[in-house]
Amino acid sequence: MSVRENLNGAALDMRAVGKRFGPRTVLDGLNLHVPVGQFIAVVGRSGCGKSTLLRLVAGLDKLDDGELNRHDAGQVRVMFQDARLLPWKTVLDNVGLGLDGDDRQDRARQALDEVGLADRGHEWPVRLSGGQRQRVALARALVHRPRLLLLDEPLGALDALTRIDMQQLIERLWRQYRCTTLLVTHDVGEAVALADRVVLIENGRVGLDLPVDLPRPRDRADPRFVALESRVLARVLGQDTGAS
Ligand SMILES: Nc1ncnc2c1ncn2[C@@H]1O[C@H](COP(=O)(O)OP(=O)(O)OP(=O)(O)O)[C@@H](O)[C@H]1O
Repeated sequence: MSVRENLNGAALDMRAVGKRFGPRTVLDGLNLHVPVGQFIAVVGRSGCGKSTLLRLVAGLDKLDDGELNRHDAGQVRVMFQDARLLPWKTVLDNVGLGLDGDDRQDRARQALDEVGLADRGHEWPVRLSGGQRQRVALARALVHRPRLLLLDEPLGALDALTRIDMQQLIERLWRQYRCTTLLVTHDVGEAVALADRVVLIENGRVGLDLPVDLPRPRDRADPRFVALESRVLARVLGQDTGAS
């Protein structure tokens, strides 16, 4: 088992990765290769190991078997379902956390502007809505210009309309920065709307790896969108008949 930083052009390369918690095998022989700049959505049944996969990639947990190649930890940023902002720091200081240099305030301000919160930098996080807090968390991740962005169900706690706004924001910023992105989501529609590839985790490995070759921004009413969404959903629910 090893984590290395020799990527040969890929952003992430996982080979025969295994992960156990005590007697429970969560990931078993998982292979995943992600070219630089791709947007991958990771879906699957609750408990299938999506967050475990992300934690391994983030370096927050250790693999038991196999090999994982990725950028060094400083070039990887993670965003979770809860924004995890420091309540005793202003919004701007939360975004600027960990930045060095005289221009750190300017960079934090620019990042806040990019997520549509230029005028809220002086506020305490508690004064923001859940959606706004997630925008701040996104700004805090992007201000470092990561090469790999890991999103663990970042929109899971938001209402449907805020969620769609945030999906549009994530897509816009991804198109702007082209930073390789892994999004864990329960929402198959969200996966098909945002990702270049939808990867389904099943029995500890990649059970389905489906390219989404549709123009952006995606039209959810497009019959090709609906067909892809149904196909993934059927597979998640274990009802795939094998027909494509
Ligand atoms: N630190 C841990 N110790 C023990 N078991 C763990 C630990 N982390 C995860 N697990 C177990 O590993 C399995 C996969 O968990 P994981 O959180 O990766 O699933 P998931 O697909 O992200 O689930 P969900 O969609 O419900 O968030 C679960 O059975 C979980 O209980």
